[in-house]
Amino acid sequence: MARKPLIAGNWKMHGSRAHTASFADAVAAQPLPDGIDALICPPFVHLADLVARLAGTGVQVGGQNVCDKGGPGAYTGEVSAGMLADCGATHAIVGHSERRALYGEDDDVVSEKFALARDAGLVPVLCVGETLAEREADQTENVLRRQLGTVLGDHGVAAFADVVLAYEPVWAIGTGHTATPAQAQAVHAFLRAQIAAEDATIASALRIVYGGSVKPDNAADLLACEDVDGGLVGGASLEADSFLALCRAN
Ligand SMILES: O=C[C@H](O)COP(=O)(O)O
Repeated sequence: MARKPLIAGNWKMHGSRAHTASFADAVAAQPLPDGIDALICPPFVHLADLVARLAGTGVQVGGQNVCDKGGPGAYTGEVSAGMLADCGATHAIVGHSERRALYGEDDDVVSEKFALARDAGLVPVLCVGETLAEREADQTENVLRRQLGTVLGDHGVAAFADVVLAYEPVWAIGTGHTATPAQAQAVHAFLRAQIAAEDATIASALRIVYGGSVKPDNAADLLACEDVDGGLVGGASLEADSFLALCRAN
C-alpha cells in the first residue's frame, strides 16, 4: 500500500529563540512539496513558539520525549504528554536511543511513554535500534524483537494503527556512518513482518522511518526502499534549507 512519507526533524538539545524564528520564517517562505508529511521536534522550551510560527505551513510539531507519569503531579522537571498536546504538539518521540542510553529508559518505561502519548492524542514516534556491538554479535533482530515486542505485548497490535516506528541503528546516529539502503530495507522489512504477524492491514499502513546520519545527499536512496517511509533526522534538520531539501528528496 502507498504510505505517505514523513520527514521528522529532531533538534535534540540544539536551538534558541532566534534559531526557531529564522527556521520558521524560512520554512514559511517555501511551500512544502506535495505528498510528504513534515514534523519538527524542538526542545520543549521552543515548542509552543514553533507551533505558532509554523501555523499554516503544514509542518507539524512534536515533543522529543514525554514523562512516564500521566500527571499532573509532583514530578519536578518533567513534561507530560497532555501538556505537549495542549501546546499544539501532534507527535512525541519515545524510546530514542539517547534516552535509553543516557537516561536509563528501559523497554518498560518506553512502553509506558508510548501509551501515555497515545492517551493524550499524540502520535508516538517509537524508536528502536541496535548498537554496533549488538549488530556485530548478530543480535540485531533479537534486540529489535525485544524492543518492539515489549510495546506490542503491552498494548496490542491495534495500538499501532496510528503510530510511526523509527529504526535508528545507534551506530549510525550522529556518526556520518549511514546504514546502506540494503541494510535499512532489511531491518524495516523485518520490523514490518513483526507487526504483520499480528495484523497484516496495520502492518501495511504503518510508517517505518529511518534515522541515523540522514542527509540531503543520501536521503533519496534510502527513501527509495520499499519499506522506508521517511526519515527521523537529527543534525540535518537544524537548518531550514537542509530540512526542506530532505522533504524534496522523496
Ligand atoms: O533522532 C534523530 C537521530 O538520532 C539521528 O540523528 P542524526 O541525523 O544527527 O544522525
